[in-house]
Amino acid sequence: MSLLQPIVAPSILSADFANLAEECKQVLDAGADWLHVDIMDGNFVNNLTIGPPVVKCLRKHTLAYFDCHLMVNDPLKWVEIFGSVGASGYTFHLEAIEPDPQNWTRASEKVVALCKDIRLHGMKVGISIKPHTPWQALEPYILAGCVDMVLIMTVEPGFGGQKFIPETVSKVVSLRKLFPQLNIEVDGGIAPNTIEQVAKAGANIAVAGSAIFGADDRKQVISLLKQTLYEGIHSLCSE
Ligand SMILES: O=C(CO)[C@@H](O)[C@H](O)COP(=O)(O)O
Ligand SMILES: [Fe+2]
Repeated sequence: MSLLQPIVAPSILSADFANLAEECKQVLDAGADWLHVDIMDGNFVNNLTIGPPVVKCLRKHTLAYFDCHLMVNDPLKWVEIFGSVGASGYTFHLEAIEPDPQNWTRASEKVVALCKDIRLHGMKVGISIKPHTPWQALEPYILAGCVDMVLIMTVEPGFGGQKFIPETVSKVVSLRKLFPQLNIEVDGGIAPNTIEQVAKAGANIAVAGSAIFGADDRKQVISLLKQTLYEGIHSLCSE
């Protein structure tokens, strides 16, 4: 019996920002489990999005899980403020703290300290990797029990609406083989035509921005993504 839950997290980056609270309510009413909040600082990635004031305002409208994805150069700097405005999960990029691939085989003290700080501020810990970072870079932190979730980017971080990179799927397969109960999230280009491959590979959490907010029937897309994740979890359990 698996403890893994299928989770669909619409990325609000593709929502109508002028109508954000209503957009969030609509996808939650349509069956979304989490809201994925992309925070970009214009340095780690070449784009600027939203920050703590928006999270704080949204928190007044919903008790939903805010899955915050920090695409920032200095993730240590923002832990306290995101904890205080109501973020539920704080996922940072390993490359922002440990940019040197030579160091990816052992646990970095800085990363471990950041993970502890996130928990101290009441949030769940996620570590994300870009498409060119090997999955093995995450292993020391999973083994040390530092993370609640890993996020495998299936596009280069920075923008919504990009094309899914199929070469990233093998990382999900490798992680799932080693860690049957790990929460594995995928993000970027996830849509009805790509969900099956990530679900079969072992992802149980799917972020989707343009595929959900751009759909005529958002409820139908959310149910399809969730059902496919569910089937993936159960097919892996029965192997
Ligand atoms: O983190 C990111 C992009 O950097 C994502 O969360 C995107 O916002 C997902 O959008 P789609 O690819 O699903 O449109
Ligand atoms: Fe994201």
